[in-house]
Amino acid sequence: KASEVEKRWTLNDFDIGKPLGRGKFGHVYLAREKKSNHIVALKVLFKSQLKQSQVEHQLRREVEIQSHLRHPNILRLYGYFYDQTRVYLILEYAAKGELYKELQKSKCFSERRTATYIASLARALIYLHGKHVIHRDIKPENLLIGLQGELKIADFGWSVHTFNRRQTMCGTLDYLPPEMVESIQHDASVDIWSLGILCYEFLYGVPPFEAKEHSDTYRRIVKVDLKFPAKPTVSPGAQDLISQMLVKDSTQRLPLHKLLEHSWIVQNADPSGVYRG
Ligand SMILES: CC(=O)N[C@H]1CCN(c2c(Cl)cnc3[nH]c(-c4cn(C)nc4C)nc23)C1
Repeated sequence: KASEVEKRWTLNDFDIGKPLGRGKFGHVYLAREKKSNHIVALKVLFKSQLKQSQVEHQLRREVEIQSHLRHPNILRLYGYFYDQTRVYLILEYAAKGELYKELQKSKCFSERRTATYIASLARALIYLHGKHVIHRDIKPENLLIGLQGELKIADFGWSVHTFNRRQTMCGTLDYLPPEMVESIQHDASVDIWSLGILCYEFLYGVPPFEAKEHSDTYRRIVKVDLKFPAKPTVSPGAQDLISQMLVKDSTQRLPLHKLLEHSWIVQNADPSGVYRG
């Protein structure tokens, strides 16, 4: 609602509850807005830390982007406020917590759970890309689980609005050279690559190019050294989908709308987009 964004919030509007976790720049607390009794997650960031890490512009962009997004698989940002020393983000509370903890607990996910999550993330990315936003940081740590078991993409700290550089031409693409028009395509396809990594990690419990040394991981990524360990619970369809997403040439990666039509997704994803176990 428009009122939510324009309203001037202060700390006095909230009862602060237990800490939910800590991000790099501060903590996230369970909180309740006093008038509505609405439960939220209040992310508290220290201005001093933001300044010394020069991420104020990134935070402004995160707030600008996330506050305008409305999608069931994207964590809402209801508003923000600040005081002398801190910035506060009023975020949707995801009642079932962090996905990476679930993945650690169960080591890996079934094909049904994986396909359901991947399909819902693909729909969220289609929505994001449709608004010329790319997330650029899709990984288990940035995924939360809502009350019904639905996934929520959080932490838009690394997202960018791909047209911000190009808006200087006041919206027209006519004057852009091929490499800039192509890079708009390129930008969005980085999220397809990350979704492929995520699908692999959900099924095998580890990301595909993991190695002891960073230099080895780097080498395996640029070579797309993709191997599928023999695992009876992972079908050829899953390997086919992953192989179509982890393609070096970004223009050849499976488009997200095609992912939703892939037989392995159609056969395994729960149509409601929610994995009920
Ligand atoms: C970097 C960062 O913000 N990471 C996490 C911390 C908690 N935070 C949450 C955010 Cl931003 C929103 N909702 C959450 N729900 C939970 C949570 C729920 N349970 C049962 N356990 C937890 C934990 N955490 C959040 C995001």
